[in-house]
Amino acid sequence: MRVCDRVRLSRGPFQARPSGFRDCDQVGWGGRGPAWRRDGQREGSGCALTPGLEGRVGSLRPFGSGPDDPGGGGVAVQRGRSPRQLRASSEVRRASSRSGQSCLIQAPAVPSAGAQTPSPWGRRRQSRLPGSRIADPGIRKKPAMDLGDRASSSPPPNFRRRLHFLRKSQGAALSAPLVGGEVAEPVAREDLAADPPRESRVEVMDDKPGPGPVSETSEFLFSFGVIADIQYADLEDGYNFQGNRRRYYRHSLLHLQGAIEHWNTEGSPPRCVLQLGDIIDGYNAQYKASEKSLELVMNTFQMLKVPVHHTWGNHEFYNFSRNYLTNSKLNTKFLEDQIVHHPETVPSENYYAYHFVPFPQFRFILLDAYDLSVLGVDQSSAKYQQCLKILKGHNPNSELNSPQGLSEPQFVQFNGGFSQEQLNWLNEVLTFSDTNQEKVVIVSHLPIYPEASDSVCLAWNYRDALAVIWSHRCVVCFFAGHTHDGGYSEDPFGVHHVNLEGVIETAPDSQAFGTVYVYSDKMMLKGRGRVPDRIMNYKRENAFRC
Ligand SMILES: Nc1ccn([C@@H]2O[C@H](COP(=O)(O)OP(=O)(O)OC[C@H](O)CO)[C@@H](O)[C@H]2O)c(=O)n1
Repeated sequence: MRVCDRVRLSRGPFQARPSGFRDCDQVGWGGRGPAWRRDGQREGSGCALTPGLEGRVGSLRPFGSGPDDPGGGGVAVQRGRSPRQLRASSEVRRASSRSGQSCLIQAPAVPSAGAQTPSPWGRRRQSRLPGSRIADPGIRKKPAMDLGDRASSSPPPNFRRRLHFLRKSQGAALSAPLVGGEVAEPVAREDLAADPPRESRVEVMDDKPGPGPVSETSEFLFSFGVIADIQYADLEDGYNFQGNRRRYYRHSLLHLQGAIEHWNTEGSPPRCVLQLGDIIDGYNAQYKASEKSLELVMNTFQMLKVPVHHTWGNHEFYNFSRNYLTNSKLNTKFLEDQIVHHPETVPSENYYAYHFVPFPQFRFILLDAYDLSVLGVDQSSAKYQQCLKILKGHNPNSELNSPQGLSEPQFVQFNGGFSQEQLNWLNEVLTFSDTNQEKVVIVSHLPIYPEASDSVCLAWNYRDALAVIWSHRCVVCFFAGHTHDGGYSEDPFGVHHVNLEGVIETAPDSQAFGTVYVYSDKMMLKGRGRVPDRIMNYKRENAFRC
């Protein structure tokens, strides 16, 4: 076997963005997964990807479903792509080598979510805490619902929960340092509400260091709002499962109102707002308040003067079935933009995903991270059985919400994954965007990049989503929620991963939302309250130089 042009980065710490990719037909990565040889065989272990599906990228068997697939993790892409796909995509994906032989390249290893150390998630609270007595300036006072194990007026032990990305000891682990995270330089203060950062101006932020001057060549184009994990419930304050983060169930609606008022009064209104999922808390279901709470939050969103795109998270499925959501106001697929003469870019009805163009040459893609999930699915359905098999294949715990002892801690019941069908569709849309030199923003409830998250709060098959995204040059950033603590990292291909701080765990005297100002050469997230500012430059071209 001859393996040519391999950039092997998977067995050691990440050192630098790879360069010199040449003549290759495959992109894969390390992690614990295998590399592809040119004879189509894998070396290494744990790959979930299947080569050779015509016209498909990143074709995979469901995790652990194949006889030779221990469900370990690493993924490789992508044999058998159509000529059109190959033409339209970046140089790194050219089909044939100069020598006429296909050859292998291995992209930067994906940081693994796996942890060899015990997970703090294993800590269950031992005792039930007393009911809350905290006065909340929320919508109204009402006897609290019984929050059971999670409600408390007593502050929990103040231990840190923030899970850092944990390195694996056996080769998989790479731990790419945070290459991005360009938190802006401190500058003077000024309220941006009246006017976005314009070119050639020293801009100032209202509540934290801002992104600083915008260059002469940087042209402001448009903006959009982002908000995550509102998780409203008409409940007294409580705590998260670990008992270390306070949850402000009622106040979350006031936070939303504040965000909407802000967006409505921006001098240059945002084109749209992206709601990143978990709009109401699962406790609503327990108290049969799901519809009422959703109505209250949706009525609040009615005040917004621009369109809102709703993503679905785990708490949507605690409250509603997928069928209900499809027919609800949380389905904003009617806002999609279709691409004429490109039927391959039309999403299937089997998942909740679509794309739209808020501004010429900028395409936004909303993904369904619970496309593969045991949540919201009829337990008698084949899909439920399939998803349960995947989950149990990676999580032997009797409590499927517990990541205790898992090498892939993201395989918990409150996470989900992307079907191959959805990933194929994503690949088609990104292929179109590459061809048409569009910039792409992707949103999903679940994060997909471990460096920007903790090791648990990731999509089951986050590697597969990354494989597709990394095989295109058009993606600028990926917005997600779910983690509540927030996070950011720029991956080795220059994609900015932003996990937004959750509204639900934001104290009444703070805020948690942001506005992204889009320029000709960058996007600038102006965070409010505990959401940090970020500068996200477009620099993907460099990552694909062959
Ligand atoms: N180890 C765990 C963790 C959670 N659960 C249960 O799973 C459900 C979802 O948990 P919850 O914390 O409410 O989920 P969020 O989406 O709000 O937050 C995600 C991350 O936690 C943020 O850091 C719920 O029923 C929990 O009780 C569990 O059983 N075991």
